[in-house]
Amino acid sequence: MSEPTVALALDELSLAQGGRMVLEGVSGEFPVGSVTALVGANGAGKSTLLAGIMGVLAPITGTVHCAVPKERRAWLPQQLALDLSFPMSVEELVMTGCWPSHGALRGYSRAHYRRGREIMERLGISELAHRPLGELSGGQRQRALIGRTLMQQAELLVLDEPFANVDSASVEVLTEVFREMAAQGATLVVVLHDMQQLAQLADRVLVLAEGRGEWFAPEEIIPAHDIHQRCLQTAQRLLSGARP
Ligand SMILES: Nc1ncnc2c1ncn2[C@@H]1O[C@H](COP(=O)(O)OP(=O)(O)OP(=O)(O)O)[C@@H](O)[C@H]1O
Repeated sequence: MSEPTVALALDELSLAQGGRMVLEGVSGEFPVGSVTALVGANGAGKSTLLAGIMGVLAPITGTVHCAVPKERRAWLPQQLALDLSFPMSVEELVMTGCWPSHGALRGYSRAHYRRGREIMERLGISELAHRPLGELSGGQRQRALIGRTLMQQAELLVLDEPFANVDSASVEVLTEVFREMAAQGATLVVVLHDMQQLAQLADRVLVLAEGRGEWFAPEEIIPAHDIHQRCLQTAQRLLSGARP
């Protein structure tokens, strides 16, 4: 049997929150190995769509079809939604990435630990291996959380504002790691607000506005010249519902 070329497909998906429709009739395909930026104003429904994609919010109408097995799907919510005060070290967190496929109660093998060390090395957090999560900066915490998804060998990675409260060095490392993951066949859906980060990371853009979803190529919303000013203007126009 041939490998699927589409990791995720939405067909006329409608989602509600608290009894109110948030998104109506959103459709589109997310090819294997693609990075989709999810863009929209506050309250446009980005987190709602991610919850729908991950199956924790049931559709009102329409369908979500995901070709990636459950144990290879990872969802990184907004940092604010995470309680990282429990006593766990960076290494312990990274190693929990084994749980979905290996089980939480079985011990880790030497090969698991070796992989965990390689991942921490790649993310530049080896020195922090034994540091409790509660003592990390925003960028360090985000690197550790991404380490967990690498350990999991995630094939679908859904990220809600992964660069919020993250220092520029961490943004650079994480952008490279995300691109590497995509090159190796992972499919990423990333909520982004910064157009420069979008330009560096995304292959395609799904804009949510007025409850609808519309697809764009990054170059449609990121003109090559005068990037900061033009991006902002174009994004604002898109979000107000007008085509470029
Ligand atoms: N648990 C909930 N109960 C009721 N309404 C909710 C709930 N969660 C979200 N909403 C509402 O659904 C709408 C979409 O919210 P959502 O969090 O998906 O937006 P967003 O685009 O992710 O926003 P932001 O950029 O601020 O994170 C908003 O009007 C929000 O108030």
